Amino acid sequence: MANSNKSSTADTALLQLRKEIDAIDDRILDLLNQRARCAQQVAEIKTAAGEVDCFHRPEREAEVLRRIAENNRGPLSQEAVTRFFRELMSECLALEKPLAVAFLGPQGTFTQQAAYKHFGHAIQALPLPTIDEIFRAVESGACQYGVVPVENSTEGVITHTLDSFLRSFLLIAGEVGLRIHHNLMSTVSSSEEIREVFSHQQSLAQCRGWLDRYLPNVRRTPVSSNAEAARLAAVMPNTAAIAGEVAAELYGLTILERNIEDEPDNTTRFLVIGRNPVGATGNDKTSLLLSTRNNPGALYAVLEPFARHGISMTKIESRPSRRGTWDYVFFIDVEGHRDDPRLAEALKDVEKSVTMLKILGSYPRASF
Ligand SMILES: C=C(O[C@@H]1C=C(C(=O)O)C=C[C@H]1O)C(=O)O
Repeated sequence: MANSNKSSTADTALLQLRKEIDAIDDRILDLLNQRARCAQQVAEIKTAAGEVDCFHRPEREAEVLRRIAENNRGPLSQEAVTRFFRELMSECLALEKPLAVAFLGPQGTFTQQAAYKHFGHAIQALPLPTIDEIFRAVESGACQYGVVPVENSTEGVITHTLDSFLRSFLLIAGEVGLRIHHNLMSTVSSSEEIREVFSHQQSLAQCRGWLDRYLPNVRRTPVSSNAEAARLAAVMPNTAAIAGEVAAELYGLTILERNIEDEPDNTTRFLVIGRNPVGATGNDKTSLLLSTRNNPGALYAVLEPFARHGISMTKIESRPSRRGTWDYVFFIDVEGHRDDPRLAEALKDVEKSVTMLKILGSYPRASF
């Protein structure tokens, strides 16, 4: 008797809460559409001002996300509210025209995951087989943006991406950080049946320790992407792939072992490339490409102005120039926007001591 009383009280409370939730959902729905109508009006104003190619404003979106994170009182996490609002902006923008975003394909790659994380899911995501083709698709205007991997916390820079900036006029419009989990996947059910394992060279390297230990006699074959590895493992008997979870789903493979990456906080950074400069948000980064002659103290002369103007450097990479006339090229990331007075002053001084300075872009820092 007591029990049934208790359960009927719980039932009433549940019913009441569900009613409340329905009422809240109706209000949210109204507000979502109200917001979408505002965004449509913004697009009308932009069209009237002659902007037809791209309504997307990375600096404005970063500001929206930052404001939301600042105002969030929980219990939802910052990451959760950021995800909601990212998707909301993505859908609002797509009402006009979905953004065309090229990524390193095929379907199921981490780069695709990074593209969705940055732009939301209401985009037209175009898989392309090489980094060069992504640059070309954005340069030609076939896509508004491209997403390419640039560095991994375990394995270092993806040199091909950096080298592409040497010859391209494209600008960096954003960055995305993604925690990378690798999984061993196959059509076979036991790892003893595996004779060969496919993956992108970077991923094989990121799982080297695990492979040495658990699959020491299995041949490792590098292929063009993790998704390609999954595709091959699905059709070739007694093989496996190392790839992300999405690839296993896409190609119908069974995950035999999860999280086999050697470094527990294995992260990859991706760059968003576009044709237009991005305005300042107050929390930006600037990427530079410069070359110096091979003189003693040449690099010191480059870096000194940053120190003098109090600019923090977050990365420096040197690469062969491939152009003969320059001995070295450096890829440097600093904090701040090129329009921030302090950074602008520092860049003016840097320019005096280099043989070439190209600002690859100022863009909002990745939020999560
Ligand atoms: C609405 C605008 O256009 C786009 C949509 C945004 C949004 O939904 O909040 C933000 C920036 C732009 O990408 C705008 O410029 O404010």
